[in-house]
Amino acid sequence: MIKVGIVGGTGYTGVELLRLLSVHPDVELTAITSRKEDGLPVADMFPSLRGKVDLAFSAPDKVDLTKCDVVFFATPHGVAMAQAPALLAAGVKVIDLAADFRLKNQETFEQWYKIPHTCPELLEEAVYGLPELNREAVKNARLIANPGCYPTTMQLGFVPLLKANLIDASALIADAKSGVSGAGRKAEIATLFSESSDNFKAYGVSGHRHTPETVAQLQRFTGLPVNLIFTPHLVPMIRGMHSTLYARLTTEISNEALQELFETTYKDAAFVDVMPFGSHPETRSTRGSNMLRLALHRPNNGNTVVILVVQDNLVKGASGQAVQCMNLMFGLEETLGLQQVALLP
Ligand SMILES: NC(=O)C1=CN([C@@H]2O[C@H](COP(=O)(O)OP(=O)(O)OC[C@H]3O[C@@H](n4cnc5c(N)ncnc54)[C@H](OP(=O)(O)O)[C@@H]3O)[C@@H](O)[C@H]2O)C=CC1
Ligand SMILES: CC(=O)N[C@@H](CCC(=O)OP(=O)(O)O)C(=O)O
Repeated sequence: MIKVGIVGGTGYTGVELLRLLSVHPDVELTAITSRKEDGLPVADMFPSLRGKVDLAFSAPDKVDLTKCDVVFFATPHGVAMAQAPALLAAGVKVIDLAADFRLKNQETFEQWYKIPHTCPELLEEAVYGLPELNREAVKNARLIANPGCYPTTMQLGFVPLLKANLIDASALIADAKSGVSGAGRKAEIATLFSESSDNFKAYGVSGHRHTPETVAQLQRFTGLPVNLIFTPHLVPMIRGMHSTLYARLTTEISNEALQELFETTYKDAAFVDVMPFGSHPETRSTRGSNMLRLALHRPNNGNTVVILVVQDNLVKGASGQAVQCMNLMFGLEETLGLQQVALLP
């Protein structure tokens, strides 16, 4: 059994990790931290976990995480970097759901996250946890930088076209929408029911931290100089993400060949569903599951390809992806504990 610790068990990605890991056949939950809920049985806070999780939350300073085989950080940016060096030195693998290790360039990190990086020496070693594009590196990793939710949709949508040199890498556009759980459980006025329900708005249009993350990774995965316009929106639903990606074709190619490119790229990817050409994937077809679904369109048979991508921001966009990485890091079947079918209606 893999001994698992979770730092930040009371948040949205924390409880999603608990939902997935509490029924994972090869996992033993050994420590779940909360600064505020020290001593409270986890199932008292989350009755959905009654009978599944017997542990109580522990204050972070009361648990010895070095006894774990792997520790997930479901915490705000800056928390994992303070503890990762000691855990790695003790032989514990680390999976950070925040952005501490996503950007290789320390300056870029500090510019976007407005905090100093306290262990830049680990940035090069950290492996970007997007298995579909980085599987071998994930298998051998000690330290995983789990991708942001929007960047997962953008990379899985754009990479096949970029790698095949079919599109103008300097003119990528992503128009993306997230459910409010993407902002986390911490109280924020924008995510209150009375502020976010029956409302729809863009945010971060002049610059969002997922742009540098996505651009850097697209460049790493394809070797091309990439330019991206990314506009996130907040939609009044709890879970779910819908990204509409636009790319300009630079080569003549049939719709059939485009479809085949995506089907071939993802033929071994259990969690990427390439839907029939011209489909309209819905966020609810991924709710609660680790599936990401995408579909290609070619409006007016012109030279713009539109890629529609949907996922559950808390599963493939965060905790499911993290468990997928854990499975690979421990030599398990990649899909273990992640076979949930989306919840409909
Ligand atoms: N929500 C989403 O869809 C996604 C989130 N992420 C990233 O995952 C991380 C967690 O997000 P999310 O679960 O939404 O956030 P939440 O705000 O819902 O939860 C944050 C958790 O971290 C704990 N925490 C806060 N500060 C500290 C600290 N200084 N030391 C230890 N624990 C702390 C909190 O618990 P307590 O206060 O009880 O200690 C809480 O359990 C973030 O970095 C986020 O950016 C990534 C992809 C998608
Ligand atoms: C709706 C909403 O607010 N979403 C978050 C993104 C969540 C995520 O993936 O963020 P991290 O990079 O922080 O891990 C945002 O735009 O800041």
